[in-house]
Amino acid sequence: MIQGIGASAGVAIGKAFVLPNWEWDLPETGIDAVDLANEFERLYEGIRTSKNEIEFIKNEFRDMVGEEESSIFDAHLAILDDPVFMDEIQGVIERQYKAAEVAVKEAIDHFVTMFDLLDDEYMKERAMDIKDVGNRLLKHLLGAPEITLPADTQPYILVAKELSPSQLAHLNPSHVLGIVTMVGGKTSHSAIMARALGIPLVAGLENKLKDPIQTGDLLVIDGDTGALYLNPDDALVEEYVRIRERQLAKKEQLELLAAVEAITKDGCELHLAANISSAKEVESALKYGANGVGLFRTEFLYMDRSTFPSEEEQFEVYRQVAQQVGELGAVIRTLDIGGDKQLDYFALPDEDNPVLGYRAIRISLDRQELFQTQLTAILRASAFGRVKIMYPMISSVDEIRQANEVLHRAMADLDARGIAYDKDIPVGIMIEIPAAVIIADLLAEECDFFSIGTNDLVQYVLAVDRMNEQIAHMYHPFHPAILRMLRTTVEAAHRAGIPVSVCGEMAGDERSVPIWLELGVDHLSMSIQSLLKLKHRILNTTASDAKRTAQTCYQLKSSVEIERLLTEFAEPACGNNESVNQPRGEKGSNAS
Ligand SMILES: C=C(OP(=O)(O)O)C(=O)O
Repeated sequence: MIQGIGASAGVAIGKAFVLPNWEWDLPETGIDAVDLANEFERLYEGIRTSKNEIEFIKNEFRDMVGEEESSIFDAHLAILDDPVFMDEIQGVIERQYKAAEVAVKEAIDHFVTMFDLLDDEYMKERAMDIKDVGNRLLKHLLGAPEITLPADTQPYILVAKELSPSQLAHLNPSHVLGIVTMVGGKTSHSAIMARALGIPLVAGLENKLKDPIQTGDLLVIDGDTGALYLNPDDALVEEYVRIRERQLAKKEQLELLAAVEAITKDGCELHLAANISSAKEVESALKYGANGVGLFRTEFLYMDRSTFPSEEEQFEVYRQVAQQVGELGAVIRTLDIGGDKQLDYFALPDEDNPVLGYRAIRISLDRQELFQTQLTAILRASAFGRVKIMYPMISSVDEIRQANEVLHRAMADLDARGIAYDKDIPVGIMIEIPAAVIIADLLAEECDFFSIGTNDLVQYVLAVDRMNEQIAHMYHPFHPAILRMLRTTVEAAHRAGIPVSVCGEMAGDERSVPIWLELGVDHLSMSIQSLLKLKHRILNTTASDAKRTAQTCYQLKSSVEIERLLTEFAEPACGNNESVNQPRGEKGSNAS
């Protein structure tokens, strides 16, 4: 057994197909000063072609796994626009009279070496992105063919030194049983993509193999534990066949839970909804048993294009969502750009602190014509299914009032045009800024519901940038301050008689279930992948025990202690008689 890093769960058993490394024959001769313009033109043409290709791959991948995972390719497009990367390439051409492909290769090597030297996993992974984009550019400059994967052979386990997101996007999941890479870890873009595709991945095997894996070798890999077996004996293969069968059976049983309500052993129900970023995702959300859409992140509608979407374009998308969810309902959040979400065509200012800057509702209230267009489109969709409007990043009562003024203008406009909409459309707000928690009682009087955005709330309460890997260990959803903020918000909402949901990552974390039960939150909205696992956890939980555990958490002083207690509660060490297939609480039952 060779121990690697389990980067995407599941067992795979099959023959290896070893992917050759990207190797380039670079021109050895330099260029003349007179060729400079030509060399730059070749470089720019290569960049244009590479960008088109990345856009194409991104769209294909988005259709396969959804909007969020495909945004990995935005990072690739950004590299081709990065002035530092481009200056490095242009500098080598201009000052050293080297051919464009040589300059690109030197720039790749320069940045990859620089990032690799940093003792930082995150930067090493970003080096992989630079290599991926750089190799694509090189391929176009050299007119080299793409390294392709066998499509017509038996399914195989793909083995590569490293696998770029572009290569992964081209994989046919029905041909690839699993993936083994020598470098990389859990946080690489390739690992994120493998998880989205449901392909087991063991990474980080460099220097651990005595002999390199050859095409045709028999492999067993375990993406949960990171184990790899090279040409194992029959007994081990049989054992892993059984493990794989058990995993598949568990997955199938989990899928049966789609039609079951999320009710604890002692009859407490939690309503689970889905977070989506495109209309296409509604189908799988409903397939996995979501009680509607608890958060539609509309910003993705504004990305991948060169102008703002028109009222008609937006209406078409919101209408599709509304019609599909019907009475289950969809919460449509108005535009939440800025911070880590940028629009190329909307020149957002360079800011010292973008996450504290011009973003979300602040932009909407500044650019009211854009905001009114979006609200009009959402209102029109409300005639086709139960729709709610949600404003992001609210920090004051005035912001709600100003946003509602724009909403009323949109309503008046629709009245004048004789277009139908839900005149009692519920209007809620995200609670994600500490000030909003502190004045939750005042805000609750101004709106119809709260949704707690724990991703941003944790960032703002703890002053820990949620995108910064270097301080990721400080990003603690189970910090006592967060638990207190959650309680303040839920109590304020309930005192005012309005429902409260949670829609950040924390909602779908199995360890949080005791907290939600104890606080009595009304809805949880989460990524589609989390729905069934969370439901399984709820079905196997006794609410009275969970509530006692949560109360103990509220007595503890340290995030580590709280997290440990919640983890122990979610994963009892032994003697657990959890069953996957719970017949209780079928939809339509009266359990409460
Ligand atoms: C759901 C949230 O919003 P975002 O889209 O910023 O993750 C959140 O902040 O928890």
